[in-house]
Amino acid sequence: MSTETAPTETILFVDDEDHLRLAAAQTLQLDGLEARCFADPAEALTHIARDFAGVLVTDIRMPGMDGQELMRRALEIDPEFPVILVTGHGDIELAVNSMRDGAYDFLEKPFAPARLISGVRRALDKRRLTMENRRLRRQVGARDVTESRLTGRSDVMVRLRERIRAIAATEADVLIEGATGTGKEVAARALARASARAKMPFVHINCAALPPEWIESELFGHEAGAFPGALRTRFGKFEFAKGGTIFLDEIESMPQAMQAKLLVAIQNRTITRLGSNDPVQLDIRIIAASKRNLEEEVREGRFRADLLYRLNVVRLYVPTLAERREDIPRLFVTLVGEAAARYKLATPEVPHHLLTAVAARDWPGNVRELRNMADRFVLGLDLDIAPEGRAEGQALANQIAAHEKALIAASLAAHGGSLKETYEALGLSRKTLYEKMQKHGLSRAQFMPEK
Ligand SMILES: Nc1ncnc2c1ncn2[C@@H]1O[C@H](COP(=O)(O)OP(=O)(O)OP(=O)(O)O)[C@@H](O)[C@H]1O
Repeated sequence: MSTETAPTETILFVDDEDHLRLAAAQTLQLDGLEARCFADPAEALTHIARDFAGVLVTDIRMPGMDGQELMRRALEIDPEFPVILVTGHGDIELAVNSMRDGAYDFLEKPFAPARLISGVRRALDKRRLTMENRRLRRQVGARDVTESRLTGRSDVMVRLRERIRAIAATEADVLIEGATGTGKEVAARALARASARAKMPFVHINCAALPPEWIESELFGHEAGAFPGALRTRFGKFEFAKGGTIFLDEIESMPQAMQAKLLVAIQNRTITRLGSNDPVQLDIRIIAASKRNLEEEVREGRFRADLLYRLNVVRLYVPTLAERREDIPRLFVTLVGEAAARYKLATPEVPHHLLTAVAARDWPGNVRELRNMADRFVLGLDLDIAPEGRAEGQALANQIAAHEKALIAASLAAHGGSLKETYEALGLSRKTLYEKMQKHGLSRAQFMPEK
């Protein structure tokens, strides 16, 4: 039996104007809601934790940390936390942008007490659902995506984790796309672990690694005597995945004849062992991954359109390191720590100039290549990482901008997100650093130490 008691649902209300705080507190309390009001956003932030049961209502325009920054910080602590932003009259564009950035709702000033209550009640309902979902997932042993190895604070990675979390709650089959070494398998495992199938098997099949003549028997199994050498009945990987998840890696390499059989298996949720006529019903979730664009493969006649159509229900894209350059310094430091643990060596400090070079370089092999580099660094091997020339024809300005972004990201990472230390180290004014961070979509929160 569960002994968990329901946590208190508290509304955190942030506004720098005293009379608005007072009015809101009265409105909420009269409606039987528990409200705590703050003039200082930083103070409100200290109350927000993962699994905090309440919601946040904050004014956007405040001196110091504004409402959007407060929201961003809150969503970093818990990406599903409902935030209601209070905007000035006519600030529709700001409100719409904020919704895109993850706000749950917005209230336009001046708002009627009833509007505040209904907005807050809806947000609390949503929060209750999230918490209930998390409790259920914990019961089945599921772990949250934020606990997986799918690290990275760039917008693209934050969004990827959000999508994985949302998709994990469904039973949909998923197609994961991304270049080599980006972490497609890590994403697939995170998805399975965050789903209700967490405690059931996760079966990984690399379609490119199987000889074409074995693939059917590997996937679907065979009966004794199905072919010369088949001495006894053997289960295939699909049957091992029963009740769980099957991960079809490098699906683009699946031979055409097998693609047709796979389509039938996915459509009917049944497999037939080689040499048998009896289909076996299976409850499995299918996650497929491809390094190549499957539409292109279909056009080239290498991949069946009907199979792509069937797999195409939910699509996830895992970005390359080039698309999330700002994650590289922190990721490298993490990988160095992991490598040191693996080799049972002390974790070496990563010198600043190395972080800068690592962040500025191209990584065509993505995280896998970066991981190899971390291994070499820990083992004291030659690193050979002078920044390489970029693809020819790329405008010089783009190269400069990319290097500038990488340099700033590396410096922010080296200084734990401290703006002062960063602008001093880079010899910039505070204003220039701030402008450049805005231009490159960098925020100091991305580089602050994990709590
Ligand atoms: N965000 C991450 N943080 C730490 N390590 C990661 C991350 N993403 C990937 N890795 C590591 O990088 C390596 C490559 O990841 P993975 O095998 O998932 O990539 P992939 O896209 O499936 O590669 P391939 O296309 O070659 O099959 C693995 O060692 C994995 O543990």
